[in-house]
Amino acid sequence: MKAVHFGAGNIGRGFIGALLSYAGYSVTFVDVNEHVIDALNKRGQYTVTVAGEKKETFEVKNVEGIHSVEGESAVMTAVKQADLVTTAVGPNVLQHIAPAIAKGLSRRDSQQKVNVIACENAVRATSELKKEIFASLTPEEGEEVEGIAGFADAAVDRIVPNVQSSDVLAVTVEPFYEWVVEGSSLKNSLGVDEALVVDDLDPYIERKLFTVNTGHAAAAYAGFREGYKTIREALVDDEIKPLVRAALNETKEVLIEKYGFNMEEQETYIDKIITRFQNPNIEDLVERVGRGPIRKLGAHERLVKPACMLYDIGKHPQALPQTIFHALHFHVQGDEESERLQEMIQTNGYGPALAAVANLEESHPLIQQIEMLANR
Ligand SMILES: NC(=O)c1ccc[n+]([C@@H]2O[C@H](COP(=O)([O-])OP(=O)(O)OC[C@H]3O[C@@H](n4cnc5c(N)ncnc54)[C@H](O)[C@@H]3O)[C@@H](O)[C@H]2O)c1
Ligand SMILES: O=P(O)(O)OC[C@@H](O)[C@@H](O)[C@H](O)[C@H](O)CO
Repeated sequence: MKAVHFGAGNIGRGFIGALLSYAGYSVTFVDVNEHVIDALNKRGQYTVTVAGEKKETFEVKNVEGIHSVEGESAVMTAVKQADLVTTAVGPNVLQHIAPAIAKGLSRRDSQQKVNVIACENAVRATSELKKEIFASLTPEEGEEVEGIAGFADAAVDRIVPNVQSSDVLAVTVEPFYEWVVEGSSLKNSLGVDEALVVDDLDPYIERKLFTVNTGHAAAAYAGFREGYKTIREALVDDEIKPLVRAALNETKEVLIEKYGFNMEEQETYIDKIITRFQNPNIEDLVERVGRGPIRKLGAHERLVKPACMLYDIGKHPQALPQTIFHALHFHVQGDEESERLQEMIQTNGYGPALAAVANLEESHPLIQQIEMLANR
């Protein structure tokens, strides 16, 4: 079985690539980072460190790389021959890789089926990728591709921090992992025992995004403002850990209301996630977890969406708006979104800047609450 995976970064190497290789796939990584691609081709394998109570390492074998720009025709050939195409490049990059995937898919043998799965932190990222792919195809090509390619949405959960190492391929992961894939869209069997194949992804992806990622963001943005370097350090703070829990109690209400999750189960899920954030064997920087604040403050994202859902049912969230206000202070040199956000705030103020990135009217109660926090 052949897989092509776009994005040989943390989650690409540390989770999806490793899982696929273990399941028997040969994995071709496609990335813009030539150092990573050269190292993959030179060594054909890399080491993953699992940071549990005991550190364990294992080798991921049967891997190679293609540079996405220089190797454009090789990318097309790899996609043409693949049984599975996966991505972990970041939701905003999907539009840039879609044309290459489209070219490869449209040149396939019409009998040979393929699955395409975007493993990004976003609701229905594969569906977004599919739209971008089809925008590059003629109607005839689109019809052919529809017949052979299964576009399955997925939720992906494993904390994979940035590691400082002289080995460009080294990656450290937490022991926990979960890959949930919507089965109804698959065109053939995935062949990965560790994947949880479900009928309806919505409850899984929203529960993951609005618990793991909301809690993570709450710790990162409050931690950044207090000058902490890592998520674990932030969670030692007397005010930050209660804020994270309060934010997760607010999203818990939304999840129970929308999906009927059991209260106790959700509380156990929250406890487990906070324990994962505090893993003493992982050094996860607030800068990584807070990266891309404009994306994270989007209307369908981990902070604004659950807050708006609460207002919609007549509730008045406090911890989510507080976290959103912290997010509006996130400013890291080199994080282009954080720099752009600060410029918007300087020009227009907190409320209008949030209204613009979250696509809300300035009269929305969330914007009013942010204005109140700003004027305190
Ligand atoms: N790290 C985690 O803990 C984690 C966990 C779950 C989900 N995710 C999601 O996985 C995705 C990737 O996150 P990550 O942490 O691995 O980020 P990362 O920055 O470590 O990896 C992204 C990779 O994509 C590559 N890339 C960028 N543009 C590209 C292009 N045009 N073509 C090919 N490759 C390109 C980058 O060079 C990089 O190697 C994101 O959507 C993230 O939300 C991350
Ligand atoms: O990847 P992002 O930028 O959407 O979010 C940062 C972290 O919250 C995220 O990478 C988590 O580590 C991951 O989602 C855990 O499964």
